Formats: sequence, C-alpha cells, structure tokens
Amino acid sequence: MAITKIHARSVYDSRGNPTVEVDLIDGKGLHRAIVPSGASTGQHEACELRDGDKSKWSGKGVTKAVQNVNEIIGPALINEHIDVKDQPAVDAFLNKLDGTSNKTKLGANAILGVSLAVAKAGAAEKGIPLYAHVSDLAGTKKPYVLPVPFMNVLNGGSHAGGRLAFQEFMIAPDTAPSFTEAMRQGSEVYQKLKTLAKKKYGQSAGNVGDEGGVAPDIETAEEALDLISQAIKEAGYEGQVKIAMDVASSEFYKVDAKKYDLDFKNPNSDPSKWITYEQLADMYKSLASKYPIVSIEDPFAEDDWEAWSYFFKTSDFQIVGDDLTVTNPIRIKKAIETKACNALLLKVNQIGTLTESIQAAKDSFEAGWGVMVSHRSGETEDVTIADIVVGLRCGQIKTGAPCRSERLAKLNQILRIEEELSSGSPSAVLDSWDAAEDSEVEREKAKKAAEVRAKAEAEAAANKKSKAQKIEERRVANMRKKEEAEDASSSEEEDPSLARARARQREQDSDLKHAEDLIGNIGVSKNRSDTKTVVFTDASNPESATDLSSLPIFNPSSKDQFAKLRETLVPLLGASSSKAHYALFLQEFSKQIVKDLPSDQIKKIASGLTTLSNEKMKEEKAAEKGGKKTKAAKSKATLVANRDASSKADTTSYGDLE
Ligand SMILES: C=C(OP(=O)(O)O)C(=O)O
Repeated sequence: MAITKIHARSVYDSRGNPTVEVDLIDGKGLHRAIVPSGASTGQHEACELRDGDKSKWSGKGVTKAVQNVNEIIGPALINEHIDVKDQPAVDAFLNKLDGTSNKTKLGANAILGVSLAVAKAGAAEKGIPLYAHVSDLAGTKKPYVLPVPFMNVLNGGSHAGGRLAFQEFMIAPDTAPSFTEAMRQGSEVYQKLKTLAKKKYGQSAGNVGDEGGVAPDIETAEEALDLISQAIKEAGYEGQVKIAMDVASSEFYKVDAKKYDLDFKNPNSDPSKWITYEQLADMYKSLASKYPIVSIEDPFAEDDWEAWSYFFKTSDFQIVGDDLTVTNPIRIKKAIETKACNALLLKVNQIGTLTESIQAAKDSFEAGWGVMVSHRSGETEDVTIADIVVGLRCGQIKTGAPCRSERLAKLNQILRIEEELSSGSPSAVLDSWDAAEDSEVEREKAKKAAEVRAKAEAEAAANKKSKAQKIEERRVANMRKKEEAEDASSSEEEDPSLARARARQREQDSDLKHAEDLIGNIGVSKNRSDTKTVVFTDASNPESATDLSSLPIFNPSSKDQFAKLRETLVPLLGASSSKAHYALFLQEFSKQIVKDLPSDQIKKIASGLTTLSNEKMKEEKAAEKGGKKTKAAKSKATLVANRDASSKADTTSYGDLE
C-alpha cells in the first residue's frame, strides 16, 4: 500500500521536553509513532538531534529533526515506493539517506519516528498485531513470550533528587503465573513501598522520580534495598519477587581518576572517597549476598571494559549492558568477545531503526545473552516497545514503576496482548527464569518427562493387570478346591447345603487373604459408609488391626497439631521419594487431598509448587551447564502464551498441576 503522506510535529515527553512525533498515512489509515528520550544517555548512542538554541526549550527543541522528516525523509521515502511491509528495505534506505554512522545528519530521533511508523503501517497492511509483525520480521520462534516486568520502584541517580548514586531499584515478579498476576504483585509491592517510604522519610518521600518510582532522600544502596525488601515482605511476596538494579555508573565515573564517585551529586564530593572498580565490584557482591538481586545493569562505566570483564568472571547473576552496548551491533560484538556481560538492554532510540534493534537482539540471543527491552526516562504515550518485547520473545521489559501513565501505557498494552493471546484466561509461566531461546530445551525436557511418565504408567497398568490375573487364578484354584471339598463332604454324606456354605466361606476367606497379600496390608474399614475410619492391618499378624483415624495425631485442629502431623508424614512418605512410582503416587495423592479446598487455596498451593519447581530447575540447569550461560538464563523470565489457531495460552508444562 503506497504511503501518501508523512508528517512530523514536535510534541512533549514525560519530562516536558520536546520530542518528535511522526504520522504516516496510507490506504489503511494513520500510523503514528512518538520518539522517547534518555537522561543518562551513553556517549555511543545514535545522535539525538536537538536544536541547541538555548533561547528556546533550553536548547532541547527538535524543530530541525521535525523539519528533516517533513522536508527530506518523508518526500524521499514516498518517492521510493518501498513496500511498508519490507522494514529492512525501508530502514536501509533511511540509513543511506542519512549517510553517517551515527545518524548525525538527519537525527536518530527523526529516523526512528519514521521507522516505527512504517512498522505500524506494515502490520496494518498485513492485518495483524504489531507484535506479530515484529515476530515475522525477526523470524522468532513461537509460542510468544510475555515478559517479566522489571519495575523501577525506587529512583535515584540522574533520575531523582536526593543523594543516592545508583539510578534504579527494580522489583521483578518472576515467579508470577501470568503477566496479569505479575502486575498485581508489582503494584501491591509498590503501594506498600510508598507507604513505608513516607512513614520512614516523611510525606515528600512519596513523591516520584522520572520513572514513577519513589524517591526518598536516602544515601546508600543498602537503605534502598532494605526498604524494598520490607515492602516485598509486607506485601506477602518474600521469596517470590526479586530485585534488580540499574547502577548507571557512567554517570559517576571519574574518567581521569579511573574511579567511581558515589557522592557525585554533591558538587564538593571528596575525591579521597572515590572507589576503584574492584571496590565497586565487591560492593555489588556483598549486596547480592544479602538481597535477592538477580540482575545488575551498567555496573561499570561505558568504556571501562576491564572492569566489566573482571566482574563478569566472578559473579553469578545477569549483567546487563546499556551504556556499554547502546543497542549497537558493533559494541555488542565487542562485549561478546571480551566477555563483558551477558544481557543486552535494548533501547530502540539508541540505534535509531527497528531493523537494527532486531539485529541487536538476534546477535545477543545468538551469544546466549538475555535481552531486556527498555523504555527511556523521557517517555510518551507510544507503546511500541510493548509489542517489540513480545514479538522478539525477550522475556524481560523495564518500563518504570506501575505508576505514571507513560510507564503504565506499555504495561497496559502487554495486559491487552496477554488477553488476546490467551483468550481471556491467564497464561502460564512455563519457566519464570528460563530464557526465550532455552524454551526449546525445556520443551525437549518436557517431552522426555512425558515419555518417562507414560512408561511408568504403562508399567503400573501392566502390574495392575497381572495382579488381576493372579486374583483370577486364585479364584479358579479356590473353585477347584471347593469342588474337591464338595466331593469329599458328599463322600462323608454331609448335608450338601452345609457343605456348599462352608466351601463358599472358605473361598471368600481365601480371596480376601490373597487380595490383602497382593494389594498391601492397609485394609478399608468394614464400616464403608464412614470414610474417615481407616483400619491398618499388619499382614504378619492379621489379629492386630489398628484404627488409624482414632489416633490423636490424625485428628489435628491446632496449628501445632498440624505441624506435628506434617513432621510425622513428610519423613515417612519422603523416604520413598527415590522410588519409581513416587512421583505418580504424589500426583494423584496431592489432587485427592486438596480437592475439598476452595479454589483460591488450591491456587496458592499450586503457586508454591511453581516457585519450588522454578528454583529446582535453576539448580538443575546450573548443575547441568555449570558455566556462564547459566547466569543469563537465570535472569531471563518468560511468561509464555501460544498464538495458535485457538489463541489459547500454552499451559502444557503445567499438566502436572492441573
Ligand atoms: C532508562 C534509562 O534511563 P535513560 O533513559 O535516562 O537512559 C536507563 O538508564 O536504563
């Protein structure tokens, strides 16, 4: 469909600064994109063209970039007649038109606005959602992966006042069973945090920073992490909601001294307190040993490569490159080669076109890295990154706190996508710390597990059959005995009806005995209508029958009594955990013992099992791989939904919990 018009204008971002908005019109209608803008920008980012005229908007005007779209890019692109579905051709044309390596001639903000508007036009022409179009462009696997939202709930650094040097403290609800549920957990923790911050630091601590997080005037990372940990605990998500940090350390790196200044917002900062990268690395490790930190972004400055490689060698969590890699395939290549980090922060405006952003993600995946799609601190109502994170199957997004509409716009869009993909039912977490590219491995694992399960079930069925056969054999043998007995009694001239009754009784006794031998020695109460009575009979001493239900241990009512019951049963049952049929036994057992509970209680139990399973899987993976890739995989979260014909969420891995 031919583009008939491309028009740009200057609008405002969430900080009240001008930014570029592009409208593209074709036969399908209007397709609009608005460009975001960073504050802690990396030196190596593509050029954001600002007017620089201090008399207007303090030099932040974008009238030149707008003009470039309206007078150069728009007419040239319309004239070129490139198919809007062919994003690589469009973006290659835009780059050629600019002709510089960093988009300094036309401006990355001008180019990106057009690139994203074209992507929306391409999706509209195909009649599919933008995330599906992005997925087609990138050639990503299915099922789709909904991301874990890394929510920046406490703002510091260049995004807030106060003395705190580290820029972002995020919560990651990575064990939630769906994106919807992750949002609930995040929002509950956030509200708790706000209350706690105000209580501890006064009313103004509830004021929010650029990305919607609270911004109390605190000085150290420990203080921030203590506050967040307490909020997680009070919200009831201890052990479930994790923490991530974006240190944005380029902001406080002293290039000449080669040191980091944690007091960088103080104009009279004391140079004797600036620290080396080794000291900063020790600080991160010590924090990670105290708090559930799963991911650290920009721990070192953008060109302090030595520090990155040093840290990567000796740490065990996700290390994300932002200012270091700037979504630029050349810098990503260098980071891969020097083993500087294991995840990419993907910001579309750092590189300036959708095609190059897709390439950056693909290069990262290929190296076994994680990819976290990111907003900028200066944002707008544009939600394109929500579709990009789903289309690229990254599994992680950071787009601020669950507060301020420019942040929630993206999160709300993912809620809509989740609803669309799962037709209204919550999609399942297949593996909350599994990387998107690892899902293949997981599927293989699940297939193997299903085969093992099927084999065990077949064996169990075969065993059952042979027991039934044995009982039948016994029955036939008894019949024979009965006939012999009848023959004998008739020879003794016994009353035939008496002889038959005696033989029948013998047969019944014999059947019961054999059934006990075969099935085990737990007998069901003779009073079958009272299901609570359970009689245990010792096979070696049939006279000694015990009514288990009469024992006080099996009749608990207080918390302590239930604890006692648990302490008694867990080691008794757990002693068989290595046996072949234990897992099968537990599947049925757990279903039966919860079936009378209300659904919300069952859900809680299932969620506890999911958390346990995720932790186990992490351990297993770490044991299996034992190497660097595990770090990235550990910190990648996936909420997976399947866009098949029925649009149902893929919950296959939860079969066992159903
Ligand atoms: C989102 C961030 O902030 P900014 O947009 O200011 O770079 C970041 O540093 O990751």
